[in-house]
Amino acid sequence: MVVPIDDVDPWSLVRAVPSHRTWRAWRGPNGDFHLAVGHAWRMSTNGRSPALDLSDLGRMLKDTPGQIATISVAFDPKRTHQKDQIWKDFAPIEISVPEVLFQRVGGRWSLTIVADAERFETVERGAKAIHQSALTGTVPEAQIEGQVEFGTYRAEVQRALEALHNEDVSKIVMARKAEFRANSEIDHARVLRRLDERFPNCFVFAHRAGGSQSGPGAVFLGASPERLVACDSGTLHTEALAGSAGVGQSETERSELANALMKSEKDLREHHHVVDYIQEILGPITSGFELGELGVKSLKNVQHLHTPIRAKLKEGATILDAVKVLHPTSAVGGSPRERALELIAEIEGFDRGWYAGALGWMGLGDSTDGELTVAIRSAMIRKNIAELYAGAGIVVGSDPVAEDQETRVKMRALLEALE
Ligand SMILES: C=C(O[C@H]1C=CC=C(C(=O)O)[C@@H]1O)C(=O)O
Repeated sequence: MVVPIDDVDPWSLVRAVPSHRTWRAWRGPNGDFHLAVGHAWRMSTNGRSPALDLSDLGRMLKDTPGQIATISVAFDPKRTHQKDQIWKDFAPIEISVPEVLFQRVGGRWSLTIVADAERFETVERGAKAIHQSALTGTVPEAQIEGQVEFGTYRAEVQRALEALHNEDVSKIVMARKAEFRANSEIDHARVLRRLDERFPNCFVFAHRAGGSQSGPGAVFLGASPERLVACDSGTLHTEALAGSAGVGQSETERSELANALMKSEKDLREHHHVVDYIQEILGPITSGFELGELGVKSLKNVQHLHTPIRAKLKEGATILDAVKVLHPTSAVGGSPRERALELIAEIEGFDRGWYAGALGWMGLGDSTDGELTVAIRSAMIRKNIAELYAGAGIVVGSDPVAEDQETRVKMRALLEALE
């Protein structure tokens, strides 16, 4: 059942979901928003069961009732969830058709409910209560204070550089984790509202898992500039995003840094690795590969080299086929992919979990559309603690001090939204 509903503030809606329920929220750069609550249908791996085949699932899901399915794939589903308890409620792969779906598409709000006859009334009542409470509720503005602990990074970059010299790898993306400890509980809706305002051209995403009657579960959230893939009436859109620079103190400095980035040999080399890799990997499922113009994607705190890419999805292929081949891209893993993933697991002292994973949605029924982001610039929030993640592409010539700085700058976006 799909019904139009009154316009509502998306983050008040997120805040109004009862604390024992799981939800997934998404705001795309085009302004479309969805909040998916609960599961009418769910498929997930727990890390021990054999990997789900995304291609098979894509085809199976076509006949499932509902508007969309939400998709969540950890950075490295085969290896994740071994070191950190923090990811225990976030399955390495999860695909879900929500029981309740609030959507704002092209500025119009609607509510979709997928439930069998027995549950329908209860679910509908719950959905209307969320909407009603959001219409009258507010998201708090109060600032919070806290301390951040960045942890080590330069030694890990050094180890990656040694591997680049000694082995047959040309790029490894090294990530770090920082801990922000606030003096009071962190309000996820407030953080999301701030990310939404500060990063209009990014994907803002959040997922709450593992809630129970005794308290809410952790929330994984972020604002990512990177689109993994979008499908729009059979056309596949993706992009290469790698190679970074700061923004300086003024508009002039911002454009000087962007110009220098367009000429930086190290950054161009890193960027071209990503472009080549995407072209090679998309071959079997697409035709008519087209590279857009290389440019700079300029965000509030950082700028990146950016190349848009377009291709035609071959007959019968779905967005999940594209996720299967593209993820994890060399902008977050490295190249060659498998060896880079092994080295990341060896060198980084933590589980990436869903950081740098693939998060998004796909249309059901006749729709072949969908979109996923690469979940970078993200954090896991539980009570008053936020674990923040950021990484940088390491290639021959990378400087550990500069990479340390770059990852701190990337984390600033979230820190500013948290405080
Ligand atoms: C891995 C991250 O960024 C990637 C995306 C864009 C630019 C990157 C870079 O310049 O290193 C990274 O490859 C991150 O932000 O955690």
